[in-house]
Amino acid sequence: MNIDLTDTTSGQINAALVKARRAMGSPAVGMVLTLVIVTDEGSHYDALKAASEASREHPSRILVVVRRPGRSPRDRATARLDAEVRVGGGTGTGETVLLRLHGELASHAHSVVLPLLLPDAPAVVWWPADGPEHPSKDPLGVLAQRRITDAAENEDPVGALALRARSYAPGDTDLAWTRVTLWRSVLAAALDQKPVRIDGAVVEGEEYNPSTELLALWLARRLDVPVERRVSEGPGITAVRLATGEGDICLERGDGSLARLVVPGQPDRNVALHRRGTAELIAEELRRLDPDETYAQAICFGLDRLRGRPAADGTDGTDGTDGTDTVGRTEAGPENPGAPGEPASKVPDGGPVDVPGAPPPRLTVHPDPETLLRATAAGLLTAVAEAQSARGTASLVLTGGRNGIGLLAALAQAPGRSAVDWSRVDLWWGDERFLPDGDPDRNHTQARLALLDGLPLDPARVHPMPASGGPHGDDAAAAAEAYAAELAAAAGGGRDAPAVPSFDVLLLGLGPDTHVASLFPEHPAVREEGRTVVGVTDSPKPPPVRVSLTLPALRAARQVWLLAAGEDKAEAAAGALTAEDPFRAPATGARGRERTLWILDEAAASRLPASARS
Ligand SMILES: O=C1O[C@H](COP(=O)(O)O)[C@@H](O)[C@H](O)[C@H]1O
Repeated sequence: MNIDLTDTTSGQINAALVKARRAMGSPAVGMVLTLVIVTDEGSHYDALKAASEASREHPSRILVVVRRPGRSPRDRATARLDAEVRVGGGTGTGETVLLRLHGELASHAHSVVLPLLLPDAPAVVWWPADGPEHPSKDPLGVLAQRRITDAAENEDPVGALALRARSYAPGDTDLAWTRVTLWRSVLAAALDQKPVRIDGAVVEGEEYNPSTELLALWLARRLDVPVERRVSEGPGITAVRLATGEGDICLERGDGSLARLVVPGQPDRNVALHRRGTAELIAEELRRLDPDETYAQAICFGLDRLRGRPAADGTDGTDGTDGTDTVGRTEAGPENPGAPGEPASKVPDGGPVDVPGAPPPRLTVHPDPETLLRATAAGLLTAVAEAQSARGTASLVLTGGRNGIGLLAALAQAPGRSAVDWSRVDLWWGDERFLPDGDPDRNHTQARLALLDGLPLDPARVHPMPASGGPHGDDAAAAAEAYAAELAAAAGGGRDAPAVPSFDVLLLGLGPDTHVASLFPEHPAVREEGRTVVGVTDSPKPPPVRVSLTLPALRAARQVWLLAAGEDKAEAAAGALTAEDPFRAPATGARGRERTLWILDEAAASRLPASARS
């Protein structure tokens, strides 16, 4: 539904949002954040399109701020606010408000935006083109937990990095850095597999490409070696070469899509390393709202070196005569703060629903989401290594969502990830958004990007749920049946064999409505006892068609780890941890045979009854 308001106020816009929600019959959608986009008339369409796509993963209120100060003194002296309110339709479950601030009002955007922020939800500000000099001091920036700029869109992209370094404050990030994530994860995994001394590195990429600079800075800091920056034709970053005594480790991408990884003594491998669109980058940024220490270290480390770099003045992009620029050797301290120690475990009072044979859940509360993910990643590596030493292999069930994918990203950075033999890990999924293969909203696609593409997995052991448009077409029930058959075959396949393997660790994210996997409150799928996998065709959270393991399948796991971080999960955590009926609160029915761990951060634990935390 669209409502156009001319010469309006923030109060009238809020009223229009409520009216539109009612008209759509969806007054209480669980929106997780407010995304404020500061843009101009010419660019707002693309930015909004990318944000709307990203908000399918993170249902958001999107506020687009277009400033129109006016040219003539008369225009500049007037102040007027026009707004277009859109709910539903192309905005998915989210809502969008396009704000046009005319005249004097253009310099008071914060006073218009503040009353429109979702209460009790984080806010993110994104400047798709010209970010302010000090994002954290900008009047809109101060309203946000996270501030996203894009050096690549600046007239002097490398100079913009120097500016970002000078004004850095926790919560700042830049899409030039987000574009480097996949390179970093593939390189980190290669370095883990081949723990050799690196003597030097070369990073090759297009001229004036800030992502290439950031990758060079990250390597220089991480490896403590001189890093040479070479200019290539692009597109973007084209190669990284790490010199070792046994030959170079090379990651080369000529076409902006498929890369070749060469590690001495190992067979060459093709790695999917495509240049991602803005929607994917924004979705990645919205996944983590805590300060990005690694970005801070990389950008601040390079300040001096960046100063020596040419601006967009037609010079060759180097400080030498051979097309190269050496970034340098780090003075910095430890690269990794290391995994935090085992946090205190607590047992809730009594526990919720009784699942025969399953011990009651144990509760662990971490101070913040970053610590939660880092500690859980460390714990998961230990659990996998233990399973491998006990049984030779380990099986994990992955989940999607903010924490499910955040955990995989944390694993990609975890110092102990080489302790695991990844070729002996079986990967399954607890649920999937039933979309075409490679769709950015699929849990499988996101898992690949966050971690899996950088791991030496055995492809025969990776079991994504079927995608739509494949052999089962659009039939989610048939896809579920096929996955159930795959699980049964892996469990032995005989008549007396169990219906699903005995998963070592099954991961779940707690939805704000207490859903886990794609089992939503009061949905018949929660009551399913006979089947291990079901198709869900009317999911209240988009996309509507999904495939999910059922509660009996989840309960086949030795351990169930359920993650929840953030204030928007507080009510669900309190409700589900003390609930008695899984039909109303599915999370309460997800229990491991040996152990069920509820892993929360302080915000998610903030509404637990005192008895649960004592
Ligand atoms: O849609 C889904 O949501 C749950 C919870 O995700 P979160 O972002 O609220 O943590 C997730 O675990 C599931 O895999 C996913 O499909």
